Amino acid sequence: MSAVAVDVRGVSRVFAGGGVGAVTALDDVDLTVAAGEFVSLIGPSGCGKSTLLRLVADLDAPTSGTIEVFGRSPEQARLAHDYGIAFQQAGLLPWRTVRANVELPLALHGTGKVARRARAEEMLALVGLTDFADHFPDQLSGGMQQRVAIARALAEEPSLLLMDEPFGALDEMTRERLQNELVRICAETRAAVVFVTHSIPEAVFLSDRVVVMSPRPGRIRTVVDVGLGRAAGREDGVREDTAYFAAVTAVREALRGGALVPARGVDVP
Ligand SMILES: Nc1ncnc2c1ncn2[C@@H]1O[C@H](COP(=O)(O)OP(=O)(O)OP(=O)(O)O)[C@@H](O)[C@H]1O
Repeated sequence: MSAVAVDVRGVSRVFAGGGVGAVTALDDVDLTVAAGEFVSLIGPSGCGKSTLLRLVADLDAPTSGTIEVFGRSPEQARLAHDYGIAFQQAGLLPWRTVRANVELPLALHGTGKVARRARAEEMLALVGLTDFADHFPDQLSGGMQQRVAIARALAEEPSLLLMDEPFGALDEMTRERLQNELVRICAETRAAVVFVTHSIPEAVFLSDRVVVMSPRPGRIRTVVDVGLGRAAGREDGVREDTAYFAAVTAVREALRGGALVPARGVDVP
């Protein structure tokens, strides 16, 4: 499999305005995410973070430019189940048990009953919800529902996870706990992650690199190399490190408006 998980080249997305003027959501964006790498997208509201993620997920198409996911088109990657998706609303089916929610993508893609049951058990153990397999989503807390959504996204062993503010609605303590779990899960599965967030500390703690976007039209302003060692396997104590605070400051300053740095040529580790 390609060593590059996501390759975005010269991508623009212009939405026709429907009488109120066209909106350039993304303008000439280049981004490369290596296999196994954790990259966060951060930037002011409306700068095109979700649009970029949706393009990678084949939920939308660029106006110009190209996107490859493990060397294939986003559509081919979707059909090959190369990636899993977890968005802010957990998106669980309320009439299905936790286990049945996790099994759903496997069932849709024809995995047999025994194999998908085994896989769901494995994923629920990974996110610490074995005891809640027979519960229904509305019997779980918001954080637990998020963990189910992550288990579901991981069920097909994707090499890439696309996450759009998955922890946005959670309290700070739950959020930090889920961040720790996500780091552990990434270390175990070696999945690459593209993660949209509004939280600078969250982006820094989770990521190998933080991509800072400029206000509309969305461009990549700069890419901050977090410099805390590999993101996968990072310990909670990193949050106390001087290097962690330095990276938080670097991202904050970039958000406040440094010079635009072209993303082309960003290194793939
Ligand atoms: N389907 C659409 N039709 C028209 N305009 C759209 C559509 N989707 C997004 N946009 C516009 O594109 C721009 C970028 O939106 P996007 O949702 O990608 O931003 P974002 O950075 O994810 O914002 P937020 O942080 O608030 O979630 C916005 O101006 C938005 O109004």
